[in-house]
Amino acid sequence: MASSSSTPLFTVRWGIMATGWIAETFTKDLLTNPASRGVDDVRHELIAAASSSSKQTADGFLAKVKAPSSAKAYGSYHELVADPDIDIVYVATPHSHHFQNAMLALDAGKNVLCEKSLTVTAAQTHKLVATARAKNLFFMEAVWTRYFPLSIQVRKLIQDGAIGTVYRAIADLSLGNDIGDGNLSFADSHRMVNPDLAGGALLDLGIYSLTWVFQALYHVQPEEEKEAPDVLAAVTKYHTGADESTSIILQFPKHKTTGIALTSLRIATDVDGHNTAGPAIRIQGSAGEIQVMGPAYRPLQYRVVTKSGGGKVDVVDCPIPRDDARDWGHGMFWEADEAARCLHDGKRESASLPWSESIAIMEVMDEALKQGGVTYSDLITTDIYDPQSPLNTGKR
Ligand SMILES: NC(=O)C1=CN([C@@H]2O[C@H](COP(=O)(O)OP(=O)(O)OC[C@H]3O[C@@H](n4cnc5c(N)ncnc54)[C@H](OP(=O)(O)O)[C@@H]3O)[C@@H](O)[C@H]2O)C=CC1
Ligand SMILES: O=C1OC[C@@H](O)[C@H](O)[C@H]1O
Repeated sequence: MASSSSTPLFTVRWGIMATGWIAETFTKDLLTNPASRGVDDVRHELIAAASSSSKQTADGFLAKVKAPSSAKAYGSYHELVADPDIDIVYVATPHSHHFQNAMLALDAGKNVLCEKSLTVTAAQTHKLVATARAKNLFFMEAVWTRYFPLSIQVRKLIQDGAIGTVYRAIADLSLGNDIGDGNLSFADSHRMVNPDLAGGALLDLGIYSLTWVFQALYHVQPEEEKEAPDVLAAVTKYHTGADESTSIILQFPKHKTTGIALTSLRIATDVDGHNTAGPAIRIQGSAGEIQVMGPAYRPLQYRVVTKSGGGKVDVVDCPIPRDDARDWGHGMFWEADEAARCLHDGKRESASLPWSESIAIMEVMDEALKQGGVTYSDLITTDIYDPQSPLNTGKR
């Protein structure tokens, strides 16, 4: 990690693993000026990007994100993790690949920021956490919403008792991809519904609903009072075998609290795209309610309604800052800033999403998928690391 007297900001040097949609979105955020979001303690440097298919693909990616000319293109993930100039690797492959790819990076001594869902199984998450711990490396799940100022404000309101004792949280992230003939709009090979890529509503979208339930009912508890919930799931499978809709009731018995996490690829949370149906998230307490307007992955507004408010609703807008010079700003830079601060402070995990919480959430998803009879192949569910796995070499 570079920090010098001529460069007052702490600089983190990134390697990007994969060249798809989210790799592009994240990298563009990484390249924005931190000052455009009021950040003056950390900055990010793009060292390299790697494609599992070819160096040319990585070259094309660097051109698309308008990377500095110093950025290197690699035609394999192995080359990326071997680059001594890289401090941290951002894993942006499909869910199926996360375990092997993150292990590849950790094994090479790299810190890791890994896209959601962190893994396909909870056992894989346990293994990654144990590896990061043993190797004294930073490791964080890239559920970007966690690191939004909006989420931090909502967690603080709950902890400060703004809505009294919280008893219930209801969260929905559903996309209406029904095309009317029984099918969804995704090709069966698409990562959203393809079991070979660990597709399905829960791992892709339900993770956000669970994130909100956990932020409201679990994260805010004192460490010694955190408890794993009981889980009851209703799962509807798509013809590919992946789940198209999953609804989960979570009960935290000690606290007498209930979470409801909903997700679907068939029907939408927001039917007309204008939040007409109301908030995507409702956090209900003895003295009021916090309502977060969707989409649950990129919320821009929350409302606080209190019993004592006499009908007054506090509406708080939290727009995503843009870097005008690059004409960009999506909101993924906040998770990158969090990773950078953790590295600066020598922390191995983020307090916004500790390892134990990623594990607790993966255990809920494991259980829900088990109850729904959703299964994935051995190749993508094994928790045995194989550097030569096709998931690492790209030899499909
Ligand atoms: N935080 C967020 O808002 C979002 C997060 N995501 C998460 O990001 C991850 C990637 O999603 P997304 O970018 O939409 O996916 P894409 O399909 O657009 O990209 C995935 C990339 O992974 C690499 N890859 C390696 N092996 C395979 C394979 N067998 N099949 C397909 N791709 C492969 C490819 O890059 P190459 O071959 O060049 O290495 C590909 O471009 C997922 O975990 C998803 O949940 C996705 C969207 C939004
Ligand atoms: O993480 C995500 O958020 C946005 C969705 O459109 C996408 O499918 C998902 O992967």
